[in-house]
Amino acid sequence: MTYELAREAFAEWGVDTEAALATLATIPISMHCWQGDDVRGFERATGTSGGGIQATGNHPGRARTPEELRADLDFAYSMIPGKHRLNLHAFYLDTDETPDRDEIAFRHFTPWVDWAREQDVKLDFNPTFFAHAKADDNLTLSHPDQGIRDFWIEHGKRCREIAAQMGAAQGGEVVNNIWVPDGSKDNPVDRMGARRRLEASLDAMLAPAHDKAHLLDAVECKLFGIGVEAMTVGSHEFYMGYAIRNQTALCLDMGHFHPTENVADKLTAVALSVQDILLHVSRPMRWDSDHVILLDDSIRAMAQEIVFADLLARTRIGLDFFDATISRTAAWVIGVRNMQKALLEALLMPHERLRAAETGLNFTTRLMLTEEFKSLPHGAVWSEFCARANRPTGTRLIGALDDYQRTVSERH
Ligand SMILES: C[C@H](O)[C@H](O)[C@@H](O)C(=O)CO
Ligand SMILES: [Mn+2]
Repeated sequence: MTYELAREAFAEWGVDTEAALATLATIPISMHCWQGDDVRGFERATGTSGGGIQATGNHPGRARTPEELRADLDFAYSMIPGKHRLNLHAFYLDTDETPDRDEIAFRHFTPWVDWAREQDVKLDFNPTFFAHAKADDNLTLSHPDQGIRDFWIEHGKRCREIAAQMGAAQGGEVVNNIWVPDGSKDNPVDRMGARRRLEASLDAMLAPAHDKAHLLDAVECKLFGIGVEAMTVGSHEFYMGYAIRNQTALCLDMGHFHPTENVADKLTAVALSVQDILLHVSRPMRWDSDHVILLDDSIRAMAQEIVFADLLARTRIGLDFFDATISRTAAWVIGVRNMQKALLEALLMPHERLRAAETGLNFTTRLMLTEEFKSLPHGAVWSEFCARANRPTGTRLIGALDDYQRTVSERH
């Protein structure tokens, strides 16, 4: 179907496709660097990610250097309509120096800052509290050893400085997301002690003031990870309270809850108490498996909540998945485009009509509307969005993804 016919089909329901396209063009997605190299980073250390997170698979083409990762990112962005962000982890530093985590500084990231400026991509940042000898106990900021806690507090402080400087360099906010793997494999007897230590370490880390226009701190909870099945110190309740008490952003990772929980439902519930929300959009298949996100009901529900609750300005949308069994560049492209498609579908819904049906307790109409809308030609509107941004769809997209994968598949 052509865009013109689609536009008319939506207009019959009072939906303005041009307004939806204009809004979609303003929504940046923060694409996570760690999909490109299976969460290994560039510290020249051997070993895997640790902290209970693990990419599985051995598809050819993993980026081995910052240059390769940037080339892969350039390609991925060239397949995605709109202007987006890059979510960079601290252990992706790009330098000839070999600083430890408590020694990193802005200068170790200048190639990324320069690249971001050239590509007109905005950066977000994350301290890396895993894949390090001082995290081998699966304890960092809550470690009983004060020396280890101090090491990680210093890492966190330095990351906040780096993020704030990135924000100043790019003339806007950088989200600095704090996730620590801390937890216990078997039932602990002193949960309170661990949580008090985590709180005190976070307080110390977050004490230095930075310009809010350049730095937004976020905290990310988790239910469990491999190796910390009995307790995660930074649970949802812990960080929900922490974010409210300290006015940080709260990160909701869709893989970090009980598998049957509806993470989209949490958005409005937490939005009453926290100002800023960060999403890690992910696909947990039975557990926090971080599969590439599909255009499925969970992603649609999330997009719908953001749009219907008018939370676009307060919600930063980041992605968090890593699949090493498929083309890593294709994984990015598929994931970001699926998030955009879900947002577009939400923007193309007849909001007022649906709200009126609900407020009038007319649940039959509400159900009729949501189900009829599934048959409207969203695909034609999406294709128009891609065409206006000079981005391919369908077989042209698949051809481009395959061609690029062929160019990187010789990497070992
Ligand atoms: C690499 C990320 O920081 C990590 O995936 C974190 O966000 C997470 O979700 C851990 O399970
Ligand atoms: Mn996450």
